[in-house]
Amino acid sequence: MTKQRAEIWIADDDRGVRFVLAEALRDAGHAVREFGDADAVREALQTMRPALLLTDVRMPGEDGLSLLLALKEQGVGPVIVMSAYTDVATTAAAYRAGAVDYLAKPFDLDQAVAAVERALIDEPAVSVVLAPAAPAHALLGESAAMREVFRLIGRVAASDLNVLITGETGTGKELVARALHEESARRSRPFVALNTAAIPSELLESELFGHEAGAFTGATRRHPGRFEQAEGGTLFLDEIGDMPLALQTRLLRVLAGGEFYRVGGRELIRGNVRIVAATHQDLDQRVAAGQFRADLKHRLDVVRIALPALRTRRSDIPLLAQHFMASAARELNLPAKRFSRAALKLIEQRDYPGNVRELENLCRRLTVIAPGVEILPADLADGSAAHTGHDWADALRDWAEQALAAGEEDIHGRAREALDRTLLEAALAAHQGHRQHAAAALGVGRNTLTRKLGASRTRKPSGA
Ligand SMILES: Nc1ncnc2c1ncn2[C@@H]1O[C@H](COP(=O)(O)OP(=O)(O)OP(=O)(O)O)[C@@H](O)[C@H]1O
Repeated sequence: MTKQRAEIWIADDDRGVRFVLAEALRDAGHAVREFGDADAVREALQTMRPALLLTDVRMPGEDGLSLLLALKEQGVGPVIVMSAYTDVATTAAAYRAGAVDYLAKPFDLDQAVAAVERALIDEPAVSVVLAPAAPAHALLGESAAMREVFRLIGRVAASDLNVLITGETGTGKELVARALHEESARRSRPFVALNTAAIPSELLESELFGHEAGAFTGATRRHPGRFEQAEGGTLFLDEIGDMPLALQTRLLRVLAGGEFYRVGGRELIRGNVRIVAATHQDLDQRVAAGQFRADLKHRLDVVRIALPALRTRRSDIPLLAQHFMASAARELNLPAKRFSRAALKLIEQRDYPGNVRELENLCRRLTVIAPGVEILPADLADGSAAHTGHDWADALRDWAEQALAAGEEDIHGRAREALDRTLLEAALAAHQGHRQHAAAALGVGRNTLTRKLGASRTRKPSGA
């Protein structure tokens, strides 16, 4: 008796998706059957079993999630979930329930075929997707790079593996750490965050491991450290790259043995804490430079999630900006504003050294200062001046602090002169020395410009 070769089933209401996927799988030598909805799958299940099911999540009638629950009861598997909804909650729920893979639509056909073949070889247990819960962390993004991040979060959240999150400042490292926690079985236990760089190194040890009363001057009472506070949950160690070497050694011992003492304590404490660490630094480089222990890095860097800078995924900007405008309005109790098309184009072109946090702050600022309900390109010019102003204000503050400390005179006069001169020079340069245009561009009268120019010229030699 020849055994009939088991088929791969595709359930999707989108005929186009079914068609191209089925073609690709047939080209790769598989037998394929297509279904337009869950009912058709259920009916077929009464007489046969697939080698594997690829299912969409949202379909008319019964959705893919509830279909999967039914399949679990019948012991059918493996199942690969395909969805355009790539939020962390859905992805994580799929993996948590045992889905063998999650294909974010639109997907690459080669990738889909590879996923099917992997799943067939592994022959894993039945996979199921539960209905997605509302995500508390609200990580947004539609770019391919962020979809990959969501997939990775979903895949590792349920495990107890240590995760190292890398990425520039403001790329969402803490949000990812929270998502890992929320999507894990530890979610009902505490999520405790500690910014290693923000705490003086002499306090860091007791902050992490706690201390007994009298352990050091000022320690009047026993104090539980973050490790104890996070018991059963997740400890997020931010800016791990800045941790002093001595403490790295201590942390390594705790991670290796799962036990620690409070500062000044004798009682050995056993902890069950998942560590998620983050850094904006190149940890490999710090290891090479002898500033970070290689063995600690290996312990922390079991799974690495690298967050892309916002300027490398500009397609996420409109989505994030609209979200931040809405939340800023709610938070500040102001009417919601929206971007004109031209303004949206402009904000997509910016570079955002501060990444998502910078975009979020820009949206808050615009909610407060933009005059109309619609944000226009001119409003962004203001926003950007206010923003870049922040950088030179910092430099100015440094300068003023030094001048004040040195007891210098006429600090205000000299600063004003430098300010006027810089603006004038920049404006004249931008307008080929045309005074009237330069004055208009600066928003001052021509007379004011001439006067300042004169003052600046005459005072310049003595000031320099
Ligand atoms: N993908 C995202 N979707 C929605 N909000 C985001 C996203 N990424 C970052 N944010 C928001 O941007 C801000 C900065 O994020 P977060 O604090 O997680 O960054 P970080 O990488 O930990 O920064 P730092 O390295 O400076 O500590 C937060 O308000 C966060 O909510």
